[in-house]
Amino acid sequence: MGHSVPPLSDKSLLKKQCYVNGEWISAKSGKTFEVTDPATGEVIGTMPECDRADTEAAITAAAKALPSFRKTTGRERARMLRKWYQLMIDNANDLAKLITWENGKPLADAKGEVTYAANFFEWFSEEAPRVYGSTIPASVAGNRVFTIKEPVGVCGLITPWNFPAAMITRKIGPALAAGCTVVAKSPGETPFTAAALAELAHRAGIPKGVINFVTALKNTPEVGETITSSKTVKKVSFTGSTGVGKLLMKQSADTLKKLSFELGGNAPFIVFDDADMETAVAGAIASKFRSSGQTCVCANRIYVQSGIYDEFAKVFTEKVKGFKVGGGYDQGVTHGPLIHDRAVSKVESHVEDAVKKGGQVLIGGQKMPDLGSNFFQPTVIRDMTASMQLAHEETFGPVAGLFKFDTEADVVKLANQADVGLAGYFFSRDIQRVYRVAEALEVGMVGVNTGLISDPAAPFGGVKESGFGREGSMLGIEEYVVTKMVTLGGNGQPLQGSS
Ligand SMILES: NC(=O)c1ccc[n+]([C@@H]2O[C@H](COP(=O)([O-])OP(=O)(O)OC[C@H]3O[C@@H](n4cnc5c(N)ncnc54)[C@H](O)[C@@H]3O)[C@@H](O)[C@H]2O)c1
Ligand SMILES: O=CCCC(=O)O
Repeated sequence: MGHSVPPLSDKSLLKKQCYVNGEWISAKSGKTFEVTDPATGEVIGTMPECDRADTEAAITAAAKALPSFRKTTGRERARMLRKWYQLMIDNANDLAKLITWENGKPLADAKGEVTYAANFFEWFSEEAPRVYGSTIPASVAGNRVFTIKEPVGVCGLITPWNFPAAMITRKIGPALAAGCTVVAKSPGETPFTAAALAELAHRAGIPKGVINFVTALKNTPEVGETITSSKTVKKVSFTGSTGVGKLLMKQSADTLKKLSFELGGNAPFIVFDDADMETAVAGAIASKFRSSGQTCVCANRIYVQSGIYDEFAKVFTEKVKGFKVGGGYDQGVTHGPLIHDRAVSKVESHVEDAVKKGGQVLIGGQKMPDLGSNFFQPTVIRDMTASMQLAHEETFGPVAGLFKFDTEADVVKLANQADVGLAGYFFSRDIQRVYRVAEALEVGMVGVNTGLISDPAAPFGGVKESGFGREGSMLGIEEYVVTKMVTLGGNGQPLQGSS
């Protein structure tokens, strides 16, 4: 197989415990779970299987740290985040090795993720000193009204495995910038990257109790329930599937928490006859096959207008032929394994269903047992129809389904038929169509003539059952503050001494 794991330059970044109240600890029960390399199936190591008691201890630590941390100035918090950012950049190679090890993505992609992730700390270090309130002209004579923005309090953060670093920094960055303290539940599949981030936070001098990481695999629902039902936790931010998002929202209802949910997508990717073919194919490759199709903003339904459908299918398939699938550390590998066997089964079932209903496989379509049990060939299927599973469900894998359409009105209707609305993409050189279609798509983010839209400066989030709240950008910090209004009465008296 030729897959060997390069050693870390700084071995102390591989932590196998939770980080709570500034200390590395095991679960009180002593239980652990195994984390495996998705490329080889080999065990990387174990992590504590935290339960309710461990999670409550982390919440208590965050609550204890809150009163002094919220009093720090924005400028002080900016310096902490900046230091953490710099430590991520300084240790980027080791962080990337950890990401590849537990997530499987090729090392070059993992390095890209580290930069992307660190940039959220840089961005929010710049936002921290700029959390402005406002002064408001009162309706009542003699009153003066102003607002201040205060940290919401202890935050519970739950993130997925597909971006083991970036999904965490995108939440912790604004939380700390706002003056909140956090309990983060790192993904069971990829806890080591999170632990390395905690180690770097420690080195950056983030005060004890401000960030706390708990880990769990089997106990994940128990940890989630403890966070969502806690009266101490005032905010939950979750990135993951729509199903789990709905559950967490129900669990949070009794304590009426502030919530942000970045949930599943089913992105339409539309190529109009007037698109530049090369740009559209490059955009589709980038959007569909990023992280082997395992991102929430990956193109899921590729709609191509009838006049260029055959040509697009041909050029797109040629590009896919150039991919090299393999272990993430291996030279020249462009695409790694899927995260686990459940992901492979879902991909397989989408392909089988499409073929059964008349889809024609142009390339791929099979598992790759010679490489390992989690590998699946990058796949292109043409003649897709609305009755197929892939049309309704996010594949979250390397399968590109090509649908043919005739008119702009038809394709917008098809695109909007999904219950979810995270990202949508289209390619066109007609400026009026650009405005028309961008406005008509029921999604939170639109890529026009590009397949890559992720940027710490741009608001990330969805509509419909893709959730609510925005991450990154000038909006990200709003999710972690509450506005307090102050009315000061008895003003408007004449100056003392005036007659
Ligand atoms: N919108 C976004 O920004 C975004 C980003 C990444 C992934 N996703 C979505 O996530 C899905 C893929 O990831 P997944 O299969 O790991 O999702 P998932 O919802 O199963 O898991 C996501 C995270 O939630 C945790 N989790 C699972 N059940 C839980 C529970 N009962 N209580 C508390 N935590 C729980 C998991 O451990 C993991 O850390 C896709 O639908 C994808 O679109 C969305
Ligand atoms: O998978 C979800 C997040 C992807 C991104 O931030 O680009």
